[in-house]
Amino acid sequence: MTSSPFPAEPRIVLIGDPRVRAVPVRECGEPLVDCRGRMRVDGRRADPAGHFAHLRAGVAERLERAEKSLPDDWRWLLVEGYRPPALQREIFDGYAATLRKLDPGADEERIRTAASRWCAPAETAGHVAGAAIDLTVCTRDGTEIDMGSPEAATPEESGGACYTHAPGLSARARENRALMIEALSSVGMVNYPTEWWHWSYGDRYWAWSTAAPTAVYGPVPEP
Ligand SMILES: C[C@@H](N)C(=O)N[C@H](C)C(=O)O
Repeated sequence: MTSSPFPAEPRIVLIGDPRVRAVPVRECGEPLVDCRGRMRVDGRRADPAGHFAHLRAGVAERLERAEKSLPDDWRWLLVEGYRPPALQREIFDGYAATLRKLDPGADEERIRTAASRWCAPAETAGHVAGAAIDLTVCTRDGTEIDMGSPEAATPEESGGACYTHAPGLSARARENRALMIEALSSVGMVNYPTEWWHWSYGDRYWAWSTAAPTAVYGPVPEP
């Protein structure tokens, strides 16, 4: 048997897992709201329509509450919220193609599983539901806080440091992640453990993680 260049972490349930896909959605109909003007929004993945800055109203409100429990000088830096389904598919397919080149002998099942360490298949993606946010933290003057890897770095690019509880992080980065985790967990949000910056509320991954009977936010077609 050949060893995989994409080692599995057996304690982590991936976002493409059949158990996550099987979670039913009871859509609550809450609107997407624009977070610009409410919180700091970073333009690095901005799209012309401004979809990236939108989140379900209840998620935006949770982030505002969580921000109050950060250290005094810290602010959220929102990078990407709502993502139209077509964009989600494009990102997933692009990453899967990268992994195929790294492991040309891998079967499609292995590639899909490995890809879902860093990108969700559109069916279960929290971003497509406006329920997930990629975010980091900066000081009031806009300086980004050290989180131990760049936001959105893949497992390959970051040598695994993107995993929220990765071994080998500096004490400072571990502490900074702990403060982020405490603030976001206190408002009921859940983290995707392969990405320290990815948090959600109300989507299928949230429902799976919290044993909620249903997700409350399902996919939203591009407005
Ligand atoms: C692509 C990456 N930044 C991301 O958003 N990953 C999560 C898991 C997703 O695609 O929902």
